[in-house]
Amino acid sequence: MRKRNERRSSIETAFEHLRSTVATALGAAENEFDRVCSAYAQQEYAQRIAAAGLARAERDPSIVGGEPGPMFDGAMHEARTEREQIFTGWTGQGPDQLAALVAEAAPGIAGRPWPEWLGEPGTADASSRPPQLWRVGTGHVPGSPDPRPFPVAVPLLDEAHLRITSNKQTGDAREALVQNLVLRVLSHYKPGLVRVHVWDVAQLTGTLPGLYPLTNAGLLTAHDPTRLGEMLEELSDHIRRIHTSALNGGHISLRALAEETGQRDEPWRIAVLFGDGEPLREEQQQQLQRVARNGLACGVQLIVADLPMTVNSSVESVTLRAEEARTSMTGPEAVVRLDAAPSREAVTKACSAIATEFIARRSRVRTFEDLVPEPLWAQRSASGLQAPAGFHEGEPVKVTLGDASPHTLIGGPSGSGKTNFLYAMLGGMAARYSPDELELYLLDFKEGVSFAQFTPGRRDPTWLPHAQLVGVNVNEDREFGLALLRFLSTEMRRRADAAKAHEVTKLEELRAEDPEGRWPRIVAVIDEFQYLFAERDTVSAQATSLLEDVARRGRSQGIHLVLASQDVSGIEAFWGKPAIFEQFILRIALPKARRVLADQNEAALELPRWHAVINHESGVKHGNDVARIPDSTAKGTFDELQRRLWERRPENAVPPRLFDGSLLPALSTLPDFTRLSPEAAPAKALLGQVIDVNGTAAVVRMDRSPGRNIAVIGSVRVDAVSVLGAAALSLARQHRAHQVRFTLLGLVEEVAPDVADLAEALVELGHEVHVHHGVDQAVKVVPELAAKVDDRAASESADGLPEYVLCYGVDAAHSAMEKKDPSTFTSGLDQLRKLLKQGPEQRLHVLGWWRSAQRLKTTLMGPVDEIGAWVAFDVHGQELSSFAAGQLVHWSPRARRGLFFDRSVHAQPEVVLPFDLTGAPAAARRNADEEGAG
Ligand SMILES: Nc1ncnc2c1ncn2[C@@H]1O[C@H](COP(=O)(O)OP(=O)(O)OP(=O)(O)O)[C@@H](O)[C@H]1O
Repeated sequence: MRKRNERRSSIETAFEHLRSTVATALGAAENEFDRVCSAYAQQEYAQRIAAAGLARAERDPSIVGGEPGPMFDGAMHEARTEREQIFTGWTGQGPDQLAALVAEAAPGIAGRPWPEWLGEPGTADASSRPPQLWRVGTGHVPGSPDPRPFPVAVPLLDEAHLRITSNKQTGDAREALVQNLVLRVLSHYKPGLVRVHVWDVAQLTGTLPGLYPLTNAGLLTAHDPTRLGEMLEELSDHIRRIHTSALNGGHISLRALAEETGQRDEPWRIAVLFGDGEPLREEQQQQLQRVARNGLACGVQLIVADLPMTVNSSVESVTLRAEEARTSMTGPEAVVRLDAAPSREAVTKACSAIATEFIARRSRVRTFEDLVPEPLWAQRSASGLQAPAGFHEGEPVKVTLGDASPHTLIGGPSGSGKTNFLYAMLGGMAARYSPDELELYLLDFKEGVSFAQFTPGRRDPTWLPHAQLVGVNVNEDREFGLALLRFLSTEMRRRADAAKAHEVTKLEELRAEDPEGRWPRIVAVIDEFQYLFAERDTVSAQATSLLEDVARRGRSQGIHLVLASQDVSGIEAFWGKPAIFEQFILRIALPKARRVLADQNEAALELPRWHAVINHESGVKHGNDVARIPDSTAKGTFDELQRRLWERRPENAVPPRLFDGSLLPALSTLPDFTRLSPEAAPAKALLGQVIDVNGTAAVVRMDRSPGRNIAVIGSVRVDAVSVLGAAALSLARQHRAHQVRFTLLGLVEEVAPDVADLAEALVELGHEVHVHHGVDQAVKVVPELAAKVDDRAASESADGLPEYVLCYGVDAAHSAMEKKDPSTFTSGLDQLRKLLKQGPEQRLHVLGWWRSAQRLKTTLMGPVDEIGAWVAFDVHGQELSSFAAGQLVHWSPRARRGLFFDRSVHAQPEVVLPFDLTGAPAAARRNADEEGAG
């Protein structure tokens, strides 16, 4: 029994133990279950809080089904902790930082509340960088632990387009937003620098009514709802035009242009499109996308409301909901309260003020002074030249010479203002680019001296530092045009070689690779250039091929042609050679100009006086820019600018060379003459000046070799004595005193004073001079000289001094010299021929004047080799061919111009001007004295 009791007791104990163990386990499970339930409930709350937003849950816990208790509190606590973590960096400083950022990026009118500025027309220039942001309202982040407000702004002008999405309830807010933004921009800039286009699918007028006063001034255009295409076409045209004009120099955008050059005066165009949520037709959609894509670079800003479209350029968006807005700038979390709009009256008043100011600005007469920038010489010409030449509605209209429009053709009848236009254009450029950036070569084929003012004059000693060469009165000297084109062609090659050496192809790249090099752009102006092609002759032919070369290849080497003419229609070189004409992309037509613009473009016919059509698109209609050209030739205009530029000319600047066809070049000041000094071997005779860009002397080297004699052929005394005198004086300068001998034979009476003057000058230079007058003397002297040749040939001991025999009117002695000496059977002419033939090798040279080509032939009687060089004046080309190696010589004589040929250097004869010898003896003496003193 006892045993049984014991067993029972142990079983009961075991059960008890089991029961208690199970109870413990069950209790633990229940606790765990409760814990899991709580965690679950807290998670559930957390999820709902996350979905509804902590701020809302805090405001109204019932939204998330929240009941007071640890689970809800726990979830809220966790959400708050998490929020705090997320907002670290924002809390306490975020709103302030944003406010500071907006204050900086949206300065002044771009960011300040409208009561502070509305009604005051703006003052900012287009060239100043636009504000990066423009304020639209105030934002806050409802869910943040720091819900302080901050300003909200969007980027506009050059930065991004703006897309607005609204619904029926928010239509007014949409207009208010657009109006506020447009007003900010309009009021920031000087009136006129912002143009607004409005298109509303739903209404013709009534949209943005407060802005309507801008319409009369042309600052706002309301487009017909059915004509969106036209508006987009207008904007596209504008973009195209900006590319071919302002951006013609290779800049990618107006902003880049402004940053590099400090210049921007194209107005911005804000196009506002109000849609109704329906997409546009495919064609218009594409048009709009093109404008969106290319507009920002050209100052075209889109504000597109409720038009579904994909935009492939930078765009920000504002979405309007009942009371609030969201923007792409601030993200979906931030709520934006848009700024309130000013009253309709206030807007109307402000817009009237802008319009009035603009009309006043537009109608103010712009003068030459307005073409001149401050500061002067601030622009670089690496990518092109650009300057205003006139004004349209008070705003500058520019001309561009760059890679895209390398050359220009200017046309207009006599008196229409071509010269004035050139002054305006050159003034604008010379004021912007320093002489290291721009060089000018100016040639005027018109009778008159229109470019002479660029060179120092007696009354006005100033000159234009950019001008290298000025040619006036050259209508008779078409070769001067050739010389200029040849110079340009050579320069072009030099530049191309330099570019090649730097492994680049064009000037802009060369300048980048060789920043220390001096590579100015060259503008060559030829006024009345049709003269160059006036005859069907070799000059025209050569001019045509040179022009073709320069026009085609000058583009990339920074060489720009500006050709002006009163009648372009007759110029075969142009019409016969479209390849040349096509290079002249910039066309300037003055009133009534014919054929300068494209055939269908008759804008020039309707032009008022003192206006010009400036067209950078080869003259097609849509490239027309009409400008009024200010008077740029009156006193106090260009001359005043020239004085300012002259005063700041570089130290080493030299005045431009002036070639005046109505004057003869002065030997006394010619660098080739003043540079001559003794002991330069062989001595060189200067006979005249060739027609080239440098004003080089026509030179004959007096070597000790056969044929080194010089003939002057022609009947005119002044020309002959000039050539022989210049030759003698220049040779005299190259020998020390007593180291040369001159024999002067005056065979015709009329030269006696010239011979006497020359003799005196040579004596004063310390040289031995023998003067003989009359035929009788010649008959005696020539055989003596011939004998001297023999002596020198035979004997080493002869003095061997160089000796120049100047014989004036050789042919006058023909008959007297024909007589043969009965003892030797030789005549005076034979002796003369011997002198010519053998003299040069014995340093005896003849410089003779024959009064006709035929008479020279008579003297020589046979081969003409003894005359190695000649200058012919009033002699026709065909008479000269035997002296020019038998080739055809094209030459019609003209007053005071000679034809020069040196068989040792020339392929063809070239035109020379005889020298004016006034002052040359004195100059030679001065130099000799300096030598002596030295
Ligand atoms: N924009 C202007 N404003 C005022 N006067 C002007 C203007 N343009 C030209 N003139 C005046 O008109 C006259 C003729 O002008 P300009 O010499 O420039 O014409 P052009 O076409 O070069 O004529 P031509 O070929 O006969 O020389 C000049 O007296 C000039 O002062």
